[in-house]
Amino acid sequence: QELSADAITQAISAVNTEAIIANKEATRNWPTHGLDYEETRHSKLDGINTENVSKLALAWSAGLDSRRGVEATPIVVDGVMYVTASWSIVHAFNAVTGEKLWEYDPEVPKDYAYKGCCDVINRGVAVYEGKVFVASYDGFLHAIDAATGAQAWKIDTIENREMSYTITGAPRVYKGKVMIGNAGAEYGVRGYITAYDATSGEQQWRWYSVPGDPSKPFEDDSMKAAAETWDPAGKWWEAGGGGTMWDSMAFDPELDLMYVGTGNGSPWNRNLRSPAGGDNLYLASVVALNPDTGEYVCHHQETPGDNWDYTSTQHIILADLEIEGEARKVWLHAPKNGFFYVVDRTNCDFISAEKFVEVNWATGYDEEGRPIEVDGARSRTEPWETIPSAYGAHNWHPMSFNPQTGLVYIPAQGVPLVQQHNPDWQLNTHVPGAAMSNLGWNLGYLFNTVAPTATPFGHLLAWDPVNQKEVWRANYVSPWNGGTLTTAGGLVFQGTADGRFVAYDAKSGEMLWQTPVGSGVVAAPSTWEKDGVQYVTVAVGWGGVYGQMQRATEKTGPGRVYTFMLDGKGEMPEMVEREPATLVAGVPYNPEDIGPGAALYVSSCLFCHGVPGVNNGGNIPNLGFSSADTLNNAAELLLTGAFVEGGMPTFEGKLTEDEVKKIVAFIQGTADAVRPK
Ligand SMILES: O=C(O)c1cc(C(=O)O)c2c(n1)C(=O)C(=O)c1cc(C(=O)O)[nH]c1-2
Ligand SMILES: [Ca+2]
Repeated sequence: QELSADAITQAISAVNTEAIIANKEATRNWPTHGLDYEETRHSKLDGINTENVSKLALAWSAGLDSRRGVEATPIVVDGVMYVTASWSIVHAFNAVTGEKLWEYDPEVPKDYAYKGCCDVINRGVAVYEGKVFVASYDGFLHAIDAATGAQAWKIDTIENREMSYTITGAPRVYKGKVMIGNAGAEYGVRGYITAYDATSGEQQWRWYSVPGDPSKPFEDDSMKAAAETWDPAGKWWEAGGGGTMWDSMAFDPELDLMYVGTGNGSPWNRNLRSPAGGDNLYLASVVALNPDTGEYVCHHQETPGDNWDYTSTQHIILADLEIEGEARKVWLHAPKNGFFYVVDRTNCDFISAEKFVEVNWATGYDEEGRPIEVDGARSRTEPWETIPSAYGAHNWHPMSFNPQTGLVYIPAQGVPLVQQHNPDWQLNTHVPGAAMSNLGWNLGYLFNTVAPTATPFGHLLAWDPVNQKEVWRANYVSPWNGGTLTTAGGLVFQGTADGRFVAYDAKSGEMLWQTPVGSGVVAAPSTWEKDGVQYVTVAVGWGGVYGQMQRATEKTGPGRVYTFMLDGKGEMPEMVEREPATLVAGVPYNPEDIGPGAALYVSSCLFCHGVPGVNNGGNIPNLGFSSADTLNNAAELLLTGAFVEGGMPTFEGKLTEDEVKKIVAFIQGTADAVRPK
């Protein structure tokens, strides 16, 4: 089934995505990140269903030329698929045959990896009236001709390039405007979201989520109100404040409101950021904005005075539910902090919140919607294991809501982590642009001073939002499983950290079908129809903040997109096993260097490479399994940028040869310590 180039051009150019999204019943496409404005990820298609899903088989698969995390939801419009991989590269395919149509490389400088916390990932594109929009890791918004892959325009969204801003999220188009936020709250930035005209690229509005320097005029009343909730003694504006809106949005055309989730504080530690306390608005909140003007309308803050990287950027779903006999327009939210929220989206009034995993920072929420914090949950000078940890009880991996079962399908998890107040933190140690080497300082916490005691877990959680309770779960071998999709065929689809793509009965949780896909999956699948045939597509490629240092399977394929159909005749690619790794041995070092080397390692290496010989290495190598040659030549390799093309920054001017020697001592010393005797 060939698509002529002319047909593609015509089809894509004619598409008014807004009309498709508004007319949901007729949607045979997957036109926007969350499928619809409400971001339900519930498809009305039922050609593939509980009765026949066992016959699901590969239609085609294609490589994405990516060795880092793939987090994109594939967008499909009229038989053309747009999917992004690492380094924000866009791939367009004939969705039925898998034929590659074009590729668009925004040419992100490889040393940009240095400015981001969580892998060089991208969550996908937006499409609108013949254009494809991608926001690149280096902070540009690109408009691409959907038919040819040629650049239409490119705009710099970053107002201060001295700071470590990046973009990982998928843009959304509401009312002819492209909406995009940014990332960087681990490094000291001030979060904002901007709207651009989808045709011209002209900036329409910008809304900041946290106040700036109080000696300057406030941008709007919401910033004035927010400033009252921060202690000026913390000089938060010099550390950025945070609140980055790096992932979720949703839109209600009837109420004419858009919703955006905000991130954590910068630094994490409120004691340092705002010593007198305060809620620090609008951190860790869901905020309703006017989509035409960007004006603040209302908000609900889930973690007042965030202290733990409890971002509320997680996927927002809009739903109409009957609660205590009353029809309510709500948003549903399962942020990092472990509570599931139901909030009235007409006015941001709190309805309910219940823990969906074990939680030790709060016991619940009062009627006003404020958490009842556990005494001593913040500002501890001794190490404390916060549950959930900064990895979140649920991270960016999208959830889905099926109105037929009334259930939300959440990729729930636990990744234990111990944190401790950093008494040496100083604001002025922040060197703009020199992000990674200051990370330990900027967070205001110390890590891994003692080992956590909780056990990591991951499961697919089917949650009843009306009664706020678990209905079923499917357990996995590891945290960090893929986003979910649910369908009118009574199914839930999810990829797993251990390299499978699985279909469940949405009602009962019974596993009905699965296939290996050769790599851990973090992204969410999409489903679509062409010429009366339903397809399911998932992009695989292990990565993200957990996947860059840990893995759950030895199967290690590069990024790949798989499309399945009933009785598909595609040939599954070969599943490649990872080479067994051995702990590095025999590199000479001075044992006295291990202590100082550990501190240097934590601030410069830990976030990507994990603990040497302990984390098993995800898509970024664990240095405890380096070759002795690499460690012996570490100074030369690190200080000359030998690995820059792979995304490893040069540490020239950031570390001295002597400091590298100390880091090597820590790596070899740790490898020796963990080697089985
Ligand atoms: O504060 C931020 O600006 C920010 C940005 C991002 C990002 O853009 O990916 C992540 C986080 N925080 C974060 O806390 C986090 O756990 C996380 C996981 C991932 C990922 O893609 O796997 N990104 C991010
Ligand atoms: Ca964060």
